[in-house]
Amino acid sequence: MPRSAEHICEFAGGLSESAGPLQTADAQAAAADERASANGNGAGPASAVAERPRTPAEERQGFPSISGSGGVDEYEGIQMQASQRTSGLLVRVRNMVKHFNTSKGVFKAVQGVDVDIEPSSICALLGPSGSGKTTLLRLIAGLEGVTDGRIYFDDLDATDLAVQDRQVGMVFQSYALFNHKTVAENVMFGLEVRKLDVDRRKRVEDLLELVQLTGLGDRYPRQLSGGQRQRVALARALASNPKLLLLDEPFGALDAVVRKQLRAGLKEIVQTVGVTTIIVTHDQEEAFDLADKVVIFNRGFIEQIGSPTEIIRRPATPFVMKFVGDTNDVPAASLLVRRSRFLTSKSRVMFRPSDIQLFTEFVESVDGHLVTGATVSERANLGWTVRYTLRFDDDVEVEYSVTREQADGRLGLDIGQRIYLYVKPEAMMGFEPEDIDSAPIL
Ligand SMILES: Nc1ncnc2c1ncn2[C@@H]1O[C@H](COP(=O)(O)OP(=O)(O)OP(=O)(O)O)[C@@H](O)[C@H]1O
Repeated sequence: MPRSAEHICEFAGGLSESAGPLQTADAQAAAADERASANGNGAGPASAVAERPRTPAEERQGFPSISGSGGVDEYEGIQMQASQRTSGLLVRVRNMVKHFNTSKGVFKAVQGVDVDIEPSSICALLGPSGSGKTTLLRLIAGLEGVTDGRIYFDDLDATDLAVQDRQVGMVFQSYALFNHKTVAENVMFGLEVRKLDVDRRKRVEDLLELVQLTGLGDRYPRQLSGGQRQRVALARALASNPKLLLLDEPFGALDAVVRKQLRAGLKEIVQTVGVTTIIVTHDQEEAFDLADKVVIFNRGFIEQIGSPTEIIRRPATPFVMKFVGDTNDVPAASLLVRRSRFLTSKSRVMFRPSDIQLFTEFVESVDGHLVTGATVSERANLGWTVRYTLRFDDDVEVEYSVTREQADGRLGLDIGQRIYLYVKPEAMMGFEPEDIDSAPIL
């Protein structure tokens, strides 16, 4: 294998978590690390870096806090070098299909997906486990071959392009850094993948500055916190000036505080660099905070594509309604639905708890729709919120949440208390249980 191809393979494999031919290269990289450690070479040329246990504060360190509170050092914004800016790709996925042959038959992981990701935007792929998010990301990266469909990068049909020709940077959940290489060498490795004509030392310095790790180039990955290691992985992925950045649960292994810090840093970096970014995440808050466009997957299909606001305010399908945010789910024949005059041919109806209007005094109707009486049957104290269970006279129950402050004040309800509810019909959505099924399709 020519040296450059071997490097590409090692690079892609080193960043790949899942099974397949690339895993061999991943295993090789891990074995190389182990050999280096066993030979006492782990510290490498920069072994002068003092090794000491990291403090809890360092362990938690993500990006320095923007507000300056809680972070280790002050966030000073990103000093961008012109050479670090790129023009992101327009990514168009057309009728994408991916089937896997398994011992149980053909598994339909992606079933005819169309999506456009605008240049320099951030797109989040969100959905339940096994819905096809990572498979689509790997198809775009070229780590999987398509069963059917096309992928375009700007006007180029990239469907059959080799991984190394796609100008794609990748960061996965497991850090996949080379433990026997220093931070700077790890970032440099990203540069070697594509033979760019640049001052490499300067470029590495710039990238470390970009991810706020200036001065840590001589350290080894084991001397960094989890958040810092992911920042190295990000710098390495950006080293070759990719036009597309693919992130698969990049913060999945980190705690909530570090995740939030990294998220803020990532958003600023990718917007500043201008790289088109696709991120797979389980974390809805992360998706809605980061992304210009959110794609909701279920069972290999796309349920909805939209801005975070569109997805939250106008869920297109019962699945999205249920998946994003809290819902109450009641029979279509229940008292509440009938009195609200919501008409549906479906057997069940859902609505958001936040769409409940609650009265503690008797009210006959709101906007011409009858109000429904119920009794407070349970109270659950959930930290900052209090969740009440309200039971109608037909024994159908719904949940209603208020802040702890509200529950202790004006909106405090007693168990057994009679209350009156109204939900406007426009806030209701009819559905069948199979509409919200997320079991993968074999
Ligand atoms: N190489 C493979 N062979 C067989 N089945 C596969 C293969 N890769 C993925 N799958 C299956 O395809 C489905 C989609 O997987 P994928 O990893 O894309 O889901 P996901 O939405 O990213 O899930 P998660 O959030 O759990 O990572 C899963 O049920 C998975 O088991």
